[in-house]
Amino acid sequence: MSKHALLESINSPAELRALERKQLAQLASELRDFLIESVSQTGGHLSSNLGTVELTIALHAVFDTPTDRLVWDVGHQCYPHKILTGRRQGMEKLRMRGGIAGFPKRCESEYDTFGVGHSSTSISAALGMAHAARLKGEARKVVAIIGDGAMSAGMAFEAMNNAGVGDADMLVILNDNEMSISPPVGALNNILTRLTSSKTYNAAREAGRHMLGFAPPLLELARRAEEHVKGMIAPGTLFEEFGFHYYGPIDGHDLDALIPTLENLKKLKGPKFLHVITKKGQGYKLAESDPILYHGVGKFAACDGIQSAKGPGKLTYTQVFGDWLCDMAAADSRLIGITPAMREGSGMVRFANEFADRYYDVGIAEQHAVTFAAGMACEGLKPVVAIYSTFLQRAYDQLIHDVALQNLPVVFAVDRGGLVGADGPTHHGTFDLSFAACIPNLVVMAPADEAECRQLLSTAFAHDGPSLVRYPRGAGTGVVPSAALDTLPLGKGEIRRQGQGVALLAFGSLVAAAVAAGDELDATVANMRFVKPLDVELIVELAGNHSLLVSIEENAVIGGAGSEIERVLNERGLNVAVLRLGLPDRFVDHGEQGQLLAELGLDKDGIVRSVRERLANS
Ligand SMILES: Cc1ncc(C[n+]2csc(CCOP(=O)(O)OP(=O)(O)O)c2C)c(N)n1
Ligand SMILES: CC(=O)[C@@H](O)[C@H](O)COP(=O)(O)O
Ligand SMILES: [Mg+2]
Repeated sequence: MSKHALLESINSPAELRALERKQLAQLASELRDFLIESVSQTGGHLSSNLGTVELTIALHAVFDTPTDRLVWDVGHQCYPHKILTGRRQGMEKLRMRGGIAGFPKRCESEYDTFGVGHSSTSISAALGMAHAARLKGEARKVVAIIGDGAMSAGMAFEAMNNAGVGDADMLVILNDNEMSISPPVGALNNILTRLTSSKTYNAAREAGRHMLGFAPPLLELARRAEEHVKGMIAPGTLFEEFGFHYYGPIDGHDLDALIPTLENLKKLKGPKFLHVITKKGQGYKLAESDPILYHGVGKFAACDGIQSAKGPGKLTYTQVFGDWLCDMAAADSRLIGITPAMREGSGMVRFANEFADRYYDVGIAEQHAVTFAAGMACEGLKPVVAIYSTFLQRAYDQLIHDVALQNLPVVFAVDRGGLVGADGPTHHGTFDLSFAACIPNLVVMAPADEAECRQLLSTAFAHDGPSLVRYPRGAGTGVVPSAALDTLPLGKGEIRRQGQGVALLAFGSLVAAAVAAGDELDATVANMRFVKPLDVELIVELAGNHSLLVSIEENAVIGGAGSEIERVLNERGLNVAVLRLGLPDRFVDHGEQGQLLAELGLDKDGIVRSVRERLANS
């Protein structure tokens, strides 16, 4: 008999709700075991999912999903939810091309009520659903499940501020595991720690254990749970001040606490807030002891855990940035390093250790990170904001209004530029060249390889105004950067290959593919380096001695670098044929980076094919 026999009998929450209560502990055990096994084979997010096993079972046991709505925040912790809602088999192709997504996705399942991936949206979306139900006269419950990290973002407070004054019937569950990806930061964390370590919680845990020592009839249990919960109200909590009825904290791994509590809260009207305490990595010792390492994992052997890479592989762009940041900080005491809760992902662990007094993790607060940097720049410091392209979208007005408009010397080290792969459309950095190129004063750079990445970061740091360097997830060509902090001339590209007839004008991560295509086409290849200011002199020169210019960028074609090339040619009345290659006007699904680029014709063969088709049709 399969070791997951009970789990394998559950293909919908209705089937879960048909189980006897005493079977749910077994279900949790099998689900956790299956999770570890499955994610170790596919990679993905692990420690946060291990923390939501019991919570997810309790939610689907108590609420009539999908009629009642569950809105997950970030959604990286939704694998138990996906497994219990008919996608257990789908987990073998998790985040792979054609497989299920790593985050809730409306088109994937009726149980995925809201598409997420960027944090702190769940309370807003759930509030919208709650008001919609009220306005439409539909009797449904709406629950937002948000982590303590995600709770630190301003959008969560915007939503609470709005929810707290209305009579919307919604439940916010704070999944507090005292972790973001890194250890949590900020005053909210201190508030939560006080709530968690208060006598209230510890007494409740004791009472909970005592109360449930025997198994009284369910109704008695529910009554006592209500008393139990009510007795735990910690008056004056932050959430009460926002107009929510605060309950908890309760043990988020104890089904005998979760289920009666949720049953009771389900009956109460208005905005409610339940604080549950979970452990990130729960039930897998390796993840419990290192929830950061097991936050996002590649494939690994579950019995041995993640093994450190053997020998030095190619440097990733992230590592190039991290090394440059430390070297530049050593050379210039004005440098400040700022991250919105992505210390590990942005390569800042070493900087945080070696330059602790100049390192700021501001929490999941991209808007604040940018304007915080602007304030520092006003005072003569040189802040470097390390931020994923996709998360910079969250701070677009701050980039324009607080930094560029005032022409402040802030460096944006924009990682994950272009297609990121498994995380898919919520995380692809496909718009930054478009949304940055139109901003006055902002210098926009895209290095061709790791060595140039270091040089352009130094160029950005030396620039007396706002600048942005965007580079892709993962490793590049393997070129080893020098140890120098030399810069490159602003707005100057270079010819990488001299050919004839066709000129390929490539930006950043696609220069290597362009050179390979140029070899096959005998085309000229330019590494443009700067999207703004463009190397106009080079463009005019190439237009003068080639019949076709081809722009190539791992960015949306609309409004991208290619559009800028066409604008420059048009303004000068240069009528040379232009072909623009880049990402299409649609969201690109998840899959392996190289596979996606090939499908989109942005690898060597795709570029050759597009050029030949254009020449054949001209
Ligand atoms: C706007 C935004 N910024 C950053 C991230 C990256 N990110 C993903 S999960 C995470 C930490 C979330 O912490 P928490 O909400 O406590 O969830 P946990 O991982 O602890 O379950 C961060 C910073 C994101 N998804 N969205
Ligand atoms: C869920 C989330 O937003 C992060 O964990 C993100 O998946 C990290 O991406 P990288 O793996 O590219 O660092
Ligand atoms: Mg957390």
